[in-house]
Amino acid sequence: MNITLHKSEITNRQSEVAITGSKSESNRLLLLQALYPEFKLENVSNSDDSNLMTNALSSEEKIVDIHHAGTAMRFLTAYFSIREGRETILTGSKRMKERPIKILVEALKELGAEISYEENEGYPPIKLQGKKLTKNKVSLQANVSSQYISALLLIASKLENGIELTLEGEITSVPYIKMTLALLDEIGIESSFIGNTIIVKPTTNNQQPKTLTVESDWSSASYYFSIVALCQPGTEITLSSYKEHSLQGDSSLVEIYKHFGVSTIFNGNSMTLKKEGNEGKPLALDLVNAPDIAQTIAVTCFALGISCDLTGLHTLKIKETDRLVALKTEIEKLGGEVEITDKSLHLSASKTIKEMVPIATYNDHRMAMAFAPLALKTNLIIEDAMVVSKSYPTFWDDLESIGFQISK
Ligand SMILES: O=C(O)C1=C[C@@H](OP(=O)(O)O)[C@@H](O)[C@H](O)C1
Ligand SMILES: C=C(OP(=O)(O)O)C(=O)O
Repeated sequence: MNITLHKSEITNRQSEVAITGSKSESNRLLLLQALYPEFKLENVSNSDDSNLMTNALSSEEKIVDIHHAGTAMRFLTAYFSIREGRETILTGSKRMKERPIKILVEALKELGAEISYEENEGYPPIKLQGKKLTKNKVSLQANVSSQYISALLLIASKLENGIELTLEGEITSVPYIKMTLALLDEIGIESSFIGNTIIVKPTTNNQQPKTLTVESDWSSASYYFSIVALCQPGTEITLSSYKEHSLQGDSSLVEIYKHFGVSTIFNGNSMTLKKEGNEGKPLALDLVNAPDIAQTIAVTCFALGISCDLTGLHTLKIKETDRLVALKTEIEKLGGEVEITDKSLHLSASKTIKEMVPIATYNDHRMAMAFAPLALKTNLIIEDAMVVSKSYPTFWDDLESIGFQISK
C-alpha cells in the first residue's frame, strides 16, 4: 500500500509517543528465555521480527521461515544447532537468501555443529541437525556482521565448556556485542571481553526467576529525533520508555542530534526531545557502531540542506536492501546529490526538495521511516508503507497522533 504524506506542521508543541520494545533486546531475550524458561519478559517488541522469533522458538515444524528478520536468522542458526535430536530447515525471504551466513555456519561447525546449505553455499536456507557441541574455542571474522558473534554468545553458556571466541579483523557494530554480554550478565551468566577475545562461562546452576524489562527501541526513536530537528524551535516530543544509560548503541542519537539543535532531557522513564536552535554546519560521522541510524541522519541532513560525510557503512550493503544504493537513488529523486562507495556516503548541501516524489522502500522498514520526516518540508509518497511493521508496526498511527497528515 502506498501512502501520501501531506506537507504538515507539528502544531501541538508537546506531543507524546510510546514506542514498542527494542527489537534487538527482545530477540536476544526471547532466545535466552527459550534456554532459561524461568525468566519473564516485559515490553517485548511487537515487531514482525520479534513475533517471527517467538513463533520460530516454539515451532515444532521442520521448516522455519523467518522472512526478512536478520537477527532471527542468525540467532536461530545457533539455537537450532544445539537443539539435540531436532532437524530444522531455516529459511527466509528472497532477500534473506542473499544475506551471507557462512562466517557463522563455519564457526558453529568448528564447534561441532552439523549444518548444510539447501540452495547456495554460504546463504540461507540451511539444514541443521541439532546436537551437543563439545568444543569451545573458535575464531571468526568480525568485520561483516556482529550478529554472528551475538548468535554464538547467546548459546555459549549452554555448551559444556562455554565459549572462547577470537575475533579477527576490525570489529563491527560493537555496541550490539556488548548488549548481548550485558543481557547475559543480567541473567547471571559470566563473560569477559578483553582485546579481541570473548569468553562466556558455562552455567551450572539453575537461574533465579526474574522479570526483565526491555527498553524501548532507540532505532525507532531516531525518526523522532529527525522530526524534531526539522521543526520550529520550541517544539517538543516526549518518548517512552527510555533510559539515559542504554544498552542500545543507537542511543548515540542524543549526542549526534545536538548537531541539529536537538536537546534531550531524561525524566523518569521518558525522554523529551526539544528543538533549541538551528545548526547549519556540515556533518562528518563514523557510524561503524550505529549502522541502523545512517538512513535517518542522511535524510535529516538532506532536509536541512546540510552536507554530510558518513563513514563506517560497510554493513549497509547486506541489510534488508543495499541501503547505500537505496539512499542515493531516493535522495536523488528528490533533487539531492549523493556519492557513495561501498562503505561511505557523501551528501552535498541541497537547496530544494522536489514535490510529490514516490519514495521506493525496497522491503526496508528504515527506508520508509527515514524519509517520513520530509513531510514537514514537502508532500511525498511512501511506497509499500506497511514495511514499517518489521520493527515498528504502529509507526504511521503514531505520526498521525503527533500531527502528520497521511492519506491512503
Ligand atoms: O544484533 C543486533 O540486534 C543487530 C546488529 C546490527 O547488525 P550488524 O552487526 O550486521 O551491523 C544491526 O544493524 C541490526 O539491525 C541489529
Ligand atoms: C538491519 C536490520 O535488521 P536485521 O539485520 O535484523 O534484519 C535493521 O533492523 O535495520
